Amino acid sequence: NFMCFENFEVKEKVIDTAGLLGSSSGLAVVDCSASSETVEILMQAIDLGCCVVLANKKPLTCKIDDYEKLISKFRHIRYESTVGAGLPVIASITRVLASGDPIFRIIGSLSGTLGYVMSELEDGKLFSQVVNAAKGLGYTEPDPRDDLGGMDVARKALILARLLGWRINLDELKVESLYPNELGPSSMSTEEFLTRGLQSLDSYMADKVRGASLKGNVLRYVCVIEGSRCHVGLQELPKDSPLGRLRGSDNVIEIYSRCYKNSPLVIQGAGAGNDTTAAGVLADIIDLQDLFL
Ligand SMILES: NC(=O)C1=CN([C@@H]2O[C@H](COP(=O)(O)OP(=O)(O)OC[C@H]3O[C@@H](n4cnc5c(N)ncnc54)[C@H](OP(=O)(O)O)[C@@H]3O)[C@@H](O)[C@H]2O)C=CC1
Ligand SMILES: N[C@@H](CC=O)C(=O)O
Repeated sequence: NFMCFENFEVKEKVIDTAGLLGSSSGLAVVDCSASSETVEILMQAIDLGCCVVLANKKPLTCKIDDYEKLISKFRHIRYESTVGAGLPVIASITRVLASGDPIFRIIGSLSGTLGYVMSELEDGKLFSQVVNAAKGLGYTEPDPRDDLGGMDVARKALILARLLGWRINLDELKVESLYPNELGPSSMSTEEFLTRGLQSLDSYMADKVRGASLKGNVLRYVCVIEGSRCHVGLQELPKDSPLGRLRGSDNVIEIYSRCYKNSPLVIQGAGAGNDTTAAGVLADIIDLQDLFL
């Protein structure tokens, strides 16, 4: 992991070590931060022969030209934990594509935080209470507004769309936020948002959940990648649909391709949390060993 990589001396140390050990030992640089500033140092590390493992989504959601540079040595970079934490989402999609089977639709619930929050709201709990609980359980981003604003899901959607070969940028995605601008990072700190800002949304969210429930529906934050559309937002879905049945921090992703046309390939399970995320990172590191046998 990096230790404050904005610091010039630390950057130099990482690059020196990468230069010394990169090509001879297959040194893996692991980025488990939530920073968008690491992309340059990761590209340098790869150029010096290192491998890169990411739990951090942000380097993969930089501008398309930098993204293409970052993944140009695609066998040297692994990022399974960026989507669905330890669930084998990237690996499965990569295998389907490698077999020549074109994927034409992906739909899923890809936020452990929003899945947990929505299912807890159905049980009558307060929005502010369940968002704070999700943070305590290790599901949220360091600033939970990344989750509630839809940007964390949008990043995952972009990572998947780019894996399918789409040359798009984050600002081309349609993203629905669950909080208004007045509660954004330019108006208040994360702490203020958690203690004060969130409470102002309690009754609005309770009404939304109640409105859906009266129609036999539940709310789920959904990601759709299809045709030329890639969008993420809240949807009202039947309680007994695959997405509607999700509980807690579970993610579900349905992948439609020529082989999985009528009955999609479905991946479901815990999609957030320290254990499963760390397991995904570890599996990536171990997987990279094959390059050096
Ligand atoms: N939690 C989860 O379920 C999942 C998380 N991820 C991803 O993993 C990453 C980490 O998430 P998570 O562990 O939950 O978050 P945490 O806040 O627990 O950890 C983030 C870590 O990164 C460090 N960090 C952040 N910015 C910098 C920086 N500029 N320089 C050095 N260190 C920095 C923080 O240090 P400090 O505390 O000192 O600020 C902290 O140790 C995120 O990118 C997240 O999207 C991916 C899948 C699932
Ligand atoms: N904050 C994310 C963590 C995993 O990417 C989530 O809630 O899904």
